Amino acid sequence: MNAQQLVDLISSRTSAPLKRMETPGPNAEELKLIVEAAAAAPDHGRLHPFRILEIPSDARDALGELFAQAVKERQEAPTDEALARAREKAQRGPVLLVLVGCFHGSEETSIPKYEQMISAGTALQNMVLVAHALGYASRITSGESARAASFHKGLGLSENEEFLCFISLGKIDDPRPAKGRQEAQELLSIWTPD
Ligand SMILES: Cc1cc2nc3c(=O)[nH]c(=O)nc-3n(C[C@H](O)[C@H](O)[C@H](O)COP(=O)(O)O)c2cc1C
Repeated sequence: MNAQQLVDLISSRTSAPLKRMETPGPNAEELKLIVEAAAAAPDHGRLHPFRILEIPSDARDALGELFAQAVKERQEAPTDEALARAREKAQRGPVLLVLVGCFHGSEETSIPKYEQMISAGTALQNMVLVAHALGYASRITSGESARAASFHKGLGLSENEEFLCFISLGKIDDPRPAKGRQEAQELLSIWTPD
């Protein structure tokens, strides 16, 4: 693959609407490749500032309860429809991953948290790109519920860990072209010292 082909592959990745995402998701071997790509993310100080959790199909209902619980904590009397919509979020995507930030504080390292977050972000991009190269669509999601303390606890995250996002992976029939991206010529400017 030459550089132009790589850029074409990167540029052709778009996020898939979850409702149109179908089975199958990546198999175990493909998932291993995707995770291998995450491990290749730039990591200042080798702090390993992220990890990946897979939510298997038999744990989706339990995840749905975490979503419902988070809604109950935010709303005084949520409707049955609202709770059903919350639970449904756990079912999206044949393969569902959680990117977890494992951040080291200033008492442990001089490397700031924002660098560790960037590292996790690059791992995320590596993962969705490899999924795309394998022919899978992806969607990255987060949401208010996933930031709830009960969600954090339910996922079994420790004190220094943070939920960063879900990554849903599956197949999609006709991926839509990307919209609203910046033009390369607008991104790059030349610094001129005073
Ligand atoms: C960490 C993170 C969390 C996101 N959470 C959501 C979300 O909860 N809902 C949503 O619609 N898009 C979310 N997005 C944005 C989409 O996944 C997607 O990247 C965006 O719509 C741009 O589309 P594109 O990837 O096709 O360029 C999130 C993106 C990132 C990086």
